[in-house]
Amino acid sequence: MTTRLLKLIHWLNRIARPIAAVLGVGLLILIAVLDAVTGPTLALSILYLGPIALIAWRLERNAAISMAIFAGIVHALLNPHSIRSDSSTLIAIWNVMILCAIFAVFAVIIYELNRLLEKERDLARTDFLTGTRNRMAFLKEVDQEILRAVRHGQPISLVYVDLDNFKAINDRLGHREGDRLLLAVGQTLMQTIRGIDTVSRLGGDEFVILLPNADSDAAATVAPRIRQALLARMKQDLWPVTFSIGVLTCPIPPGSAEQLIHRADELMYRAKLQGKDRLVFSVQSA
Ligand SMILES: Nc1nc2c(ncn2[C@@H]2O[C@H](COP(=O)(O)OP(=O)(O)OP(=O)(O)O)[C@@H](O)[C@H]2O)c(=O)[nH]1
Repeated sequence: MTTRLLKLIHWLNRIARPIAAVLGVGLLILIAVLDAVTGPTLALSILYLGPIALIAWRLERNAAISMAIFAGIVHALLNPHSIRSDSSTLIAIWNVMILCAIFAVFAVIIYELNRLLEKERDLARTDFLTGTRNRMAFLKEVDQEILRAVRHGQPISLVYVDLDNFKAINDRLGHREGDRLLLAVGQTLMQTIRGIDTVSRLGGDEFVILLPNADSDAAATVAPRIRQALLARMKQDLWPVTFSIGVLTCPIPPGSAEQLIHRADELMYRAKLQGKDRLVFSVQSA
């Protein structure tokens, strides 16, 4: 049961919003036709919850409420016996409003439930200190990006950033200041990259940036820009920290995220050995 529910949620999350809207309206029309054909003999009001839930899951709150009200009115019009009051039109209107309100509350509950789950998913993907992707989520994304790059014959670049002499900040200014510095690095990286790039703190003072569809020329433009932005941010707070950066470009990506990261890590290490505070580039095929 739980697996089926998870599969349904997974499917719902994957369908595009316009398709969800068309599916929702189409389903509502289908149910309305069924409702009209069966007449008062068969109670079908519960079926209307399907399209309402679909719209509430994938679209905005207002669209969900509108859909709920629309479904309530359609159901009431097709089943006048269920709302008509011989004594007063006002009571009939009240009955329709109650049905619409029940549908609308259901829509809002489904909408909020999805938002809550989305927040939980985001938290599970995020590094608690810097707001960048955590290691697990990053590995998963890189694996997917590798598959995509191989399928489309596109290059992939990875920038591996390690802070120089960060330990001294912790030792001299305290762990809290060290945390503040790491947060500043994460935020600077996120502000510097393109929308399709991904930043992650792999752990400690090590960050990586995935540059999808970036060849060596693109990497040679982006990586120095990243370094300059980081150095400028350090200068702002007078933090005596520099950056050793490995920049790997793979015209044909290796088989896994771990391999890609390991190679970029080696380049970063080379930058450390060469005296820190520098970029080391390499182009490698799978
Ligand atoms: N404030 C803070 N410090 C951390 C965190 N995670 C790891 N560290 C510290 O980061 C430091 C990383 O150690 P090193 O890689 O030797 O630091 P480094 O001084 O930059 O050394 P080089 O890379 O050789 O320049 C250690 O002192 C860790 O305690 C964290 O979340 N917050």
